[in-house]
Amino acid sequence: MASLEEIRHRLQAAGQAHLLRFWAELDTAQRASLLGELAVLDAELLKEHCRSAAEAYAREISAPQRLDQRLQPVPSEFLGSVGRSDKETLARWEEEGFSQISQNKVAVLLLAGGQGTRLGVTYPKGMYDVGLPSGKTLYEIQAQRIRKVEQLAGKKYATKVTVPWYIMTSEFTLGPTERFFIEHNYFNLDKRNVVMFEQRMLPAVTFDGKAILEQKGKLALAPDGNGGLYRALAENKILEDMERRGIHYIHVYCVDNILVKLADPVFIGFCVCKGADCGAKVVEKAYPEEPVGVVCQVDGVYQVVEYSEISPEMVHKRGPDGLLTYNAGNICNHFFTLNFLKTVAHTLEPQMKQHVAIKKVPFINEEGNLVKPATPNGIKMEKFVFDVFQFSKNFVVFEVLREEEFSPLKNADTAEKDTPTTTRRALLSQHYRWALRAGASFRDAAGFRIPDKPGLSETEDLPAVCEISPLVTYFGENLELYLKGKDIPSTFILDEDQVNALGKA
Ligand SMILES: CC(=O)N[C@H]1[C@@H](OP(=O)(O)OP(=O)(O)OC[C@H]2O[C@@H](n3ccc(=O)[nH]c3=O)[C@H](O)[C@@H]2O)O[C@H](CO)[C@@H](O)[C@@H]1O
Repeated sequence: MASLEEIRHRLQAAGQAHLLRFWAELDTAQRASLLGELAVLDAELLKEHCRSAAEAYAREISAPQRLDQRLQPVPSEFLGSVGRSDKETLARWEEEGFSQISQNKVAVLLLAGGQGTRLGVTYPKGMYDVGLPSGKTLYEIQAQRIRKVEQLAGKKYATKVTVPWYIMTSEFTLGPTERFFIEHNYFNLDKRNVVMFEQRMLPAVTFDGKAILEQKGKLALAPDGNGGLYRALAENKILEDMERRGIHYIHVYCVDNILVKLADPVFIGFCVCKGADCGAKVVEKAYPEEPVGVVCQVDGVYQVVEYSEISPEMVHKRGPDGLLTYNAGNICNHFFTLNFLKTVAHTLEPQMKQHVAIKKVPFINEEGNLVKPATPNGIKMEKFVFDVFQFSKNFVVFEVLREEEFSPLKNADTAEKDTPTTTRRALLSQHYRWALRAGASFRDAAGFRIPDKPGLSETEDLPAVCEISPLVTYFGENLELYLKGKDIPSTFILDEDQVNALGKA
């Protein structure tokens, strides 16, 4: 590791000498830890990072960008849709997806480096239990969906199937995520097929371009955004690991959507059939102002545009069919070929846009006291995972049904939307619909039949509580085998044990 003198010299050259201001007060362990943090920061890059953060901030406050004149919606020939496709087409895409999965060519990649600040927990979001009857966490649900899709593909093609699970973590989430997986025996997945790696951390910077100390011997660091993925894939040799396993297609997704279909055969099949190198799953926006990014074209190039970047007129604009013109809500579910990821990670990544987040960053002041600022004082720079759409040679968009595939956990229960309550309800109402469709009927505690309500509105109470394990069904298939003509109590958990019991009844 570089010596103190070398590092002091480098920091001076980068205009960041203040980072060693409290050196004399640090004990041996604190000194070693600070030197460790500073040693991995290249001085030139640090200088450049601080300069561009300050510049980007100045641009942001002087002229917020409006993209109105440069926007175009996704052309219909590049837009596939579950809702608007016939059964045969959907079956063909699904078959293609299963075929690729059965050849062990498909991997899933979870973005799990975020801090879950809005949810207000100190541990990784994937460890959250939204209060399902089974008590399953998001990680457990995801692991079981992987096992199920492997089983389904394996059964169809009479072969042994592996869908490797790559998990991108950050300094905040790696340790607890690893421990959680070990404690839960990797949810019965083969641990050799669960590959965790870490994204980089970047210093938070003041408005005049100085890296911030959050303790006398510690920089304020934050993960470099979910677009840090591409750098992390190269730095951690993940692309080589994929290559070695014969992976061709990667389904990348974010941690908090309780309805996520891992390695979704329909989505994979659609993208493969279209010859896409890059694809995005979207849902119709629920209402014009919904705070989701929208997939569209800017100056002819695909990108996700945030709600704040377009005017209210554009947000509300509708086509002749009455639908919102900019309607393709990004749900952070992406398809990439391995070749595309290689090109991005090895060549194009430096061209990705840097986004500026202006935050309240606790800091150590001149006198050495910790200050928790009441107003924003710092800049965090992030890259976004979708900012690679511009590099795609054949980009496609796939629209799915929100009630079946998208219910994210973003906020604590004090908020109205995207909370533990709304995600739990979304999953349980899906399972209730599946159970009715399979021919089950529900009884209350006194044994009375509960009337069926197949078309529930978002606010109505669920008539019955039914949770179905992903190990029993991936997306509602084959449930007639266990539920047709059955009277089941509310609350009911259909898991593998229950399936055996019903089978024997
Ligand atoms: C940049 C991005 O993708 N934005 C999308 C994200 O917004 P949103 O603002 O919800 O994005 P989050 O900050 O929650 O991050 C999404 C995912 O990226 C992970 N993460 C985040 C930061 C980081 O440094 N490392 C990391 O791995 C998180 O753990 C999470 O799994 O999901 C919404 C739908 O739910 C979409 O409408 C947004 O367009």
